Parts: sequence; C-alpha cells; structure tokens
Amino acid sequence: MTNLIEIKGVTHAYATAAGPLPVLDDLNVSIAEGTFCAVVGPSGCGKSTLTRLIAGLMRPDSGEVWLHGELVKSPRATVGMAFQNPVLLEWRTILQNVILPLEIVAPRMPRAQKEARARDLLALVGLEGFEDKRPSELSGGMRQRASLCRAIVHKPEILIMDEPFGALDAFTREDLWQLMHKLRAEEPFTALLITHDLRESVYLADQVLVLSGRPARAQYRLDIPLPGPRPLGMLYSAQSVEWLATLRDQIEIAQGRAPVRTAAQEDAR
Ligand SMILES: Nc1ncnc2c1ncn2[C@@H]1O[C@H](COP(=O)(O)OP(=O)(O)OP(=O)(O)O)[C@@H](O)[C@H]1O
Repeated sequence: MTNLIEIKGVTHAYATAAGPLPVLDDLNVSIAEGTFCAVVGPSGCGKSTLTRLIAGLMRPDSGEVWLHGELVKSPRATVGMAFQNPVLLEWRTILQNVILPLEIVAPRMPRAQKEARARDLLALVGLEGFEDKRPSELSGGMRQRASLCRAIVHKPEILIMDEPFGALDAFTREDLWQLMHKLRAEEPFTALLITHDLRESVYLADQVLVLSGRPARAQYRLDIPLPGPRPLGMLYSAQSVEWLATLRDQIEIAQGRAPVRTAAQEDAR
C-alpha cells in the first residue's frame, strides 16, 4: 500500500504575545491509502494544528507534509473536512449545501449530475426527503450527517474530521459511528479523525496515533486489525477493553503521569 500522507519532521510554533508557543516537535507520521487513522492526545497538544497543516491551511516552520506524493504548499480543494460544528449555510437548502464542494472542484459538472450525486449520498445517510430543508430545520445529528455528505461529495483524497461527533448525545454519536462504517464500505476513503473519545477511536480506526503533550510528537501507535463494518458490541470484547486501557495509559503518559493501571495497582496495595 502506498502512503497517502507523509508528515516528515514537522515542527511548528505559534507566535503569541508571550513569545513563541511550540506546538509540534519533529512530528513524523505516515498514513497508508485507505486507512482510517484516529489521532488522540491531551487537550491542547496540537491535534487541530496537525489537520490545518495537512489541509494546507498553514505551512509548518520546518519539515514537510506530503499528500499523494505532492508537497503541500497551499490549501487543497481535494481534502474533505468535517468539524464539531457542521457549519452548514442557512441560506442554502441541505441539497445545495452538500453540492457546494462540487461547485468549487468540478464547476463544469452538469447541475443534474451534481444533484444526483448529492441525493445519492443523502439517501445513504438516511436524509432522503430532507433535501429541500434548511439546516435549522434539522436535528444536530441530521446536520452532522449532511455535513459528512458535503465532506465526501467530491470524493476527496482524504477526509479530515476534527471531533465531528463531540457535540452529539451518546446514542446519536453511536449511530453516526455506525454510519461512518457504512459510508466507508460504500465510498472507500482515507480518513484522519481527531477525537477525545477513545471508544470512538477503537470502534472506527484501523490505527490510533497517540500524540504526546505539547509540543506534540508521535508517542504511540495502536493498530486495530479488524476488517470492515464493526458491530457496536465489539467495544465490549476483552480485546477492545485491553486496547482502551492501553490508550488510556498512553494519554496519562502523555501528560507526564503514571499509567492508570499502574496507579490502580498501587492504590490496591
Ligand atoms: N492561531 C493560534 N495562535 C496562537 N496559539 C494558537 C493558535 N491556534 C492554536 N493555538 C494554541 O496552540 C495549542 C495547540 O492548539 P490545537 O488547537 O492544535 O490543539 P488541540 O490538541 O486540537 O486542542 P484540543 O484538544 O483542546 O481541541 C493550544 O495551546 C492553542 O491555544
């Protein structure tokens, strides 16, 4: 498998009134084409900064980001993005919102073809019949479904999601997790998911990257070698519990603390 994303020695600091704030430190990450990679780490360690660098919205102070063998130097229209806040445009219908990336990436595509593609995706995520509604007429979960359609309508080379399910209630979130597997089965894509939810990372990802505390480095990588759509019940298997404990320990280590299991053993003594 070829590597779709290559992050090579990326170091970045923000200029702040108090001086430079180092955020990423010699970060090296490779993500193979077709992989669903989840990125977890302590709050404020630089996860969103990483997404901005991959999308070409920022250039790193040093190091390089490569996408499909091309050095990323400017914003790339071929990246699909979804955020915690779906940011749908209220003056457009749901269908018009989903079509938006096609208007930018494929302006010559006939209107009917754009609409057919958007309608197919909306049907796939259970939003058939809502094409002509305005965003404010939909629930938060429905808006996020529409936002995911918009993020993949132009078949992006990578789908970047920054805590897309963070604002949803637990059950809606689990529905959308299952939807992600369905979308992936129908429309294979490479994905980078930023999340604070370790269960979400284990349920969705093929590999989970743990970033260290700021300035972030790649601290740990967990591979989850399970094929295809996964039943929600997999989260209760002994293997998943072990994966979750491993990730939780890594988050503690990233914050300079003892792994939770070590701390629990000490408490029991
Ligand atoms: N434009 C900016 N200018 C200055 N500092 C910034 C800027 N953007 C982010 N930061 C700071 O850089 C650090 C990393 O921010 P970033 O949003 O990448 O972290 P994160 O891991 O995504 O955070 P969280 O987990 O809380 O969402 C934070 O301390 C943040 O305050």
